[in-house]
Amino acid sequence: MKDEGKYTTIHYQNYLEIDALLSLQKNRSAALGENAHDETLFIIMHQAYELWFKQILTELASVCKLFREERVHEDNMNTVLLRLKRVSTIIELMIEQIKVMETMTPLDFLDFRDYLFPASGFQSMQFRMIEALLGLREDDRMTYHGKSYKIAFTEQQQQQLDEIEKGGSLFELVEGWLERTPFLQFEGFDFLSAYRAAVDRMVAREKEAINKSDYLTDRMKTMRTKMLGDSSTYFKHVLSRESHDELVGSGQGRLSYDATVAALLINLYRDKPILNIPFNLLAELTTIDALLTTWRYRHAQMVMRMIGNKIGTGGSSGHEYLSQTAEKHKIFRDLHNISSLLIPRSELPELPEGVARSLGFYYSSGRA
Ligand code: HEM
Ligand SMILES: N[C@@H](CC(=O)c1ccccc1NC=O)C(=O)O
Repeated sequence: MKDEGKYTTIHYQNYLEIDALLSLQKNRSAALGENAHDETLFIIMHQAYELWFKQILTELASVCKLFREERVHEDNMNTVLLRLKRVSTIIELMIEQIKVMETMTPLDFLDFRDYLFPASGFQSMQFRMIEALLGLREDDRMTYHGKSYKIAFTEQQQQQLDEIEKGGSLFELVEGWLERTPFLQFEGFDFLSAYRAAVDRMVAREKEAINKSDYLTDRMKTMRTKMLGDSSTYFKHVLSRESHDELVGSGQGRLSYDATVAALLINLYRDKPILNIPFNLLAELTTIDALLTTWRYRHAQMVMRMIGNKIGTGGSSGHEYLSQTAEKHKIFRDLHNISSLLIPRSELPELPEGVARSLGFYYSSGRA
């Protein structure tokens, strides 16, 4: 029978291939000159990161696959959420792990740095795959001496990255899912008109608060009122498809109009039971983005501590390049921007009863 061997005994050492694993730390300093004590730490740190990258990629690939299976779509959402939570927990650990790297002093790093040239983190394929799978596109990246970041990789690896960038990243899958959300069509309820009125009420109240202030001078009041904006300034993009599309066309946004309105609705009405999971999903994506940004900053900060303003072994400007990637390589910026479109609960347009009922739990709808 095929199952017979299923429960044969196995030893820890064999199951986890410990011998193979522990044979992989080979100090170049020892091979080419004098062994540098801290190089072992340097190698283990990177190998541990690559293992976590592998786990993150496993989770992201499975999440993308679940998003593509339209038939059982909604049933998959909880699994998607749990796996994305796992990704953010791993990134939290990756951030913490930088501390261990920082137990190496800059002088100790110099004992073996020369042996590393011209290798660098630029050449981590798994890191690039994580970025691409989340949705970072070539055009959104910092340029590397005017050349593509892909030049660090073999032709086959470049094709792999091209494939991901062509479509099917998590960003695009989430965008498609948002566009298909059924509650975009509220029967007989014009959400956007009600929202516009609510925005104007909110802004009017904020203006009143500014003008009534005992602490602000008249000049400050005028300035703040001007800066405040209203439904004819930055809110106007979500109120008009044309205006939103112009913004996207000029590269100031990426998420489609329908997806943006859906994300706004999910955030505003997140307490309706049916929207709980969609809300948590969007929140998790912004968490992953923020954590990855924090990792980039922490890495850049560590680089400043280790090599100051020296150029990197990979040929970049080093710290300067890395700190710029932290701001530029954000992926779910549009989801963070939803916060600037929110209005207080007290201003929230009331949903017609039929809509409110269909967003509640089935068993509380009176139909059970
Ligand atoms: C002493 C410790 C480290 C130093 C001084 C350092 C330095 C640098 C520098 C200068 C760069 C820019 C590329 C270049 O010109 O060389 C870079 C990129 C990178 N490093 Fe490190 N690094 C360190 C540790 C790590 C660790 C532990 C990881 C974990 C995998 C890592 C991952 C990366 C990645 C993924 C990039 C590419 C970032 C991007 O292009 O967005 N580095 N590193
Ligand atoms: N780029 C670093 C060297 C370095 O950190 C590194 C070298 C080889 C393999 C991985 C590395 N880690 C991250 O960039 C430097 O310029 O010192």
